[in-house]
Amino acid sequence: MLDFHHERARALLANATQIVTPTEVQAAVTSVADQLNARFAAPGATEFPLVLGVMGGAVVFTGTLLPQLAFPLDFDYIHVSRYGDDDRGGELVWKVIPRQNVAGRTILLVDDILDEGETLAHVKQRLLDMGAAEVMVVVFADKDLGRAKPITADLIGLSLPNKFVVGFGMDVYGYWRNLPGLWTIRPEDLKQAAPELAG
Ligand SMILES: O=P(O)(O)OC[C@H]1O[C@H](OP(=O)(O)OP(=O)(O)O)[C@H](O)[C@@H]1O
Ligand code: HPA
Repeated sequence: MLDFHHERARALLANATQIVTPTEVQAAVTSVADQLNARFAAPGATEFPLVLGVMGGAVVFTGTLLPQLAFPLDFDYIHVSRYGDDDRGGELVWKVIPRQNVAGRTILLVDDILDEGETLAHVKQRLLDMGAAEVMVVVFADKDLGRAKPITADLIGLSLPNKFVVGFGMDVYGYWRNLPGLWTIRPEDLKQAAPELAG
């Protein structure tokens, strides 16, 4: 079974194309950090935001971003999944719900990718319903779908084409979150061969 996963992961990557280099990834994270520091680390700034990582995809972005933030902050995480081990979004499943510590706080909601926007729209609304004072949506990547989404990110590291992407926290069937750059998976290698991702 483990041999199967090893071989499948390698085969997916063998056919993949790198679209963003590790250097470009790091530059995008630094640009997000700079913009956050411009507000929260400005002279006289007194806010104490709660950084909330959306696990699991946000793990790499959050871990890279945090040491570049130059202001006092709190950190916590939530865990929600809409894709599971699939390449298409489905029903949103909560695995770890927000704690009551979100009430009254300025929240930096950090995720790897805003794709159709369903996940972050739902999470942001839940946080506001729980009494969050402000929810700032911070994503490493925003996928250009060419159509309106239910939410817009406040800060974006990179814009991506409408293709299935892996790396820097993003997975295909659970594989390759660990890649330091971003790669697109060939549409014909996706389980549900998706014509709209083929362009
Ligand atoms: O904008 P959307 O179309 O809703 O998709 C974006 C979400 O999809 C991914 O999570 P996924 O459900 O794959 O779980 P994961 O974080 O464990 O990878 C990603 O981390 C975002 O949270
Ligand atoms: O393109 C993607 N890749 C990996 N995970 C994702 N979750 C939403 N979109 C994507």
